[in-house]
Amino acid sequence: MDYSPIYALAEDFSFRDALLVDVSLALLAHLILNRFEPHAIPVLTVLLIIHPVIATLLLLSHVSTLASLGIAFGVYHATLLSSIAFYRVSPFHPLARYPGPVLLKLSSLWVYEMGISGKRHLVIQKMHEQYNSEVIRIGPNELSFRNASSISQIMGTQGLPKGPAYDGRTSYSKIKPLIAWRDASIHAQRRRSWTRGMSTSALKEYEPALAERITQLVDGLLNSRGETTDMVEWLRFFSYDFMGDMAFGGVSDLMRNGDVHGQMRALRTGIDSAIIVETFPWLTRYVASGVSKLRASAAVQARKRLTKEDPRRDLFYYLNNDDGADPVSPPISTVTAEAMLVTLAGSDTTSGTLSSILYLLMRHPHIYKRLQAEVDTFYPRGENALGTMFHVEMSFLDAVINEALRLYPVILSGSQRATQGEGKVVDSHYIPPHTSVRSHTWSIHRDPRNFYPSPDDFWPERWLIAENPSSYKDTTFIHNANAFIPFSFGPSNCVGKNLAMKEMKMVLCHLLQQVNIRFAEGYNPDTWDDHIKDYFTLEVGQLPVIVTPRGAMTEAR
Ligand code: HEM
Repeated sequence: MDYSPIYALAEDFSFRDALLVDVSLALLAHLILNRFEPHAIPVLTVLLIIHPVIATLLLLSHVSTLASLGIAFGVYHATLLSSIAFYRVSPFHPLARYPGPVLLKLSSLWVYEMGISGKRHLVIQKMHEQYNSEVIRIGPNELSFRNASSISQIMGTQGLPKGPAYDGRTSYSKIKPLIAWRDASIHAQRRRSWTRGMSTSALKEYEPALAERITQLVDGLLNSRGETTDMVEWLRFFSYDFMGDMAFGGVSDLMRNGDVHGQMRALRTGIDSAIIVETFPWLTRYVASGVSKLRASAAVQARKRLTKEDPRRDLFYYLNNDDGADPVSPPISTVTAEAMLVTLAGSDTTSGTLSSILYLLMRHPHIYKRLQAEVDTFYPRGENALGTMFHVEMSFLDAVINEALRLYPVILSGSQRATQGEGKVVDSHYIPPHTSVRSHTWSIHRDPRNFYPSPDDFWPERWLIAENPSSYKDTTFIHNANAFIPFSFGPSNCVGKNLAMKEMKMVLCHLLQQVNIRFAEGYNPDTWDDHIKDYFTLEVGQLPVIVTPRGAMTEAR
């Protein structure tokens, strides 16, 4: 190839001029990246490769080809990175007024490092305390709020749409499940069929399948014959099996067969990759996310269900508009997109919470005994504890579940929201355009300004006192119901809340009526918190237990 025209042009540029062009192009690239956040590969190719190639050509007449390449690319990318870094920590950045660690302001790599440790919830809580600030900067472009009053302003009807993390969760696909719709009006429209599928009458129809699975769970636990067994695994298998029954009329039997088809492994991979997807959502445009395998297998199950001749009234009956409530039925692709959401949102959340509840009960034997006594009052031995009619009267059961959800909320660091083209003021704090924000659930739930005394302790009694505050004489009592958001808040809150509560109550009543559970020998309950991880959803460790039939051995300790 004849390079002479290029050499001729390059000769007009001194070495210094060529470097100036290189630096200017890098600064221009920063401006473009900052203003438009482009993700298209051709644009990124121009900004990251073509620009320094231009500078390389201008340097060719001064140094060798290799040296030109090295100098041009080195100077270009060093300038670009320094410019980005300087801007992010400088007083010119729109989030400059908010305190936070320099490394988190500098780069998402440190945000990722904080997330992958699994301890993001604790780090953010500590940072709020350290900076003594209601609002802190937890990323180059993200804020965390710890005041309860932020909740409705950020997540309520007049709040903000979902943040960019939700795009990553579906790899920017145009066909999304309910949770991933960032557009509030599409989300509201899509939520209608979910709401029908979670109505009181629909839940009543799911009860027989639920009762069958709970019986299978308890029988399976009893079959362990006093040997150590992992309660977390049992509960994961149970909730996964039941979600399949409830949503698509039965697809798995993990409790009987174990994870032979690898569904649970795929689910865990999906959950473990949540942090990378959340921190670098744009990456999922180019690389398959950890949930893609799970998504594909859920879609296959969903499609099978949709072709059934005479399906029973499961959740898909409503999502597919088989009830004819909407004038137009959604395309099959839209319905199958919900399949993975059911699996992710419905199974691990419930099993994680049930695991926390059982851990806390075993840790606090007097509370365990009190709950078992309540169960015995409403469902004495010989009565069917899978009936739901007494749930409304079981105030201690409610208190135990709420208290566990307060201490171990499944979305520990809160759901991400984001401003778009316009900023927003939340409690006199200005959030600039294109900024992600969270109300930090973990900090809010454990804040003594919201729950006092003993905000870090398992004290179900507080929920009963809250109903009748004059019964508490000891010290100051604070119970801020608005600060309790285990099912999130506003138009995107958990649509499955009533199902989850029913499921957990049925499990606990049947389990506590039928069996005694204690920590297995050698298990150190102090390690429970060490294994809690914030991988967007709550990840718990193992819970080795001994299960014995009630009456056969000692009562719950
Ligand atoms: C203890 C159990 C559960 C807890 C603590 C829980 C909590 C939550 C939370 C905090 C959110 C908001 C997530 C976000 O904004 O990113 C959510 C959303 C959701 N949950 Fe649950 N959940 C539970 C069980 C269930 C169950 C059993 C289902 C049934 C399938 C379900 C279905 C959903 C769906 C579909 C959404 C998305 C709602 C929307 O975007 O409008 N959840 N859940």
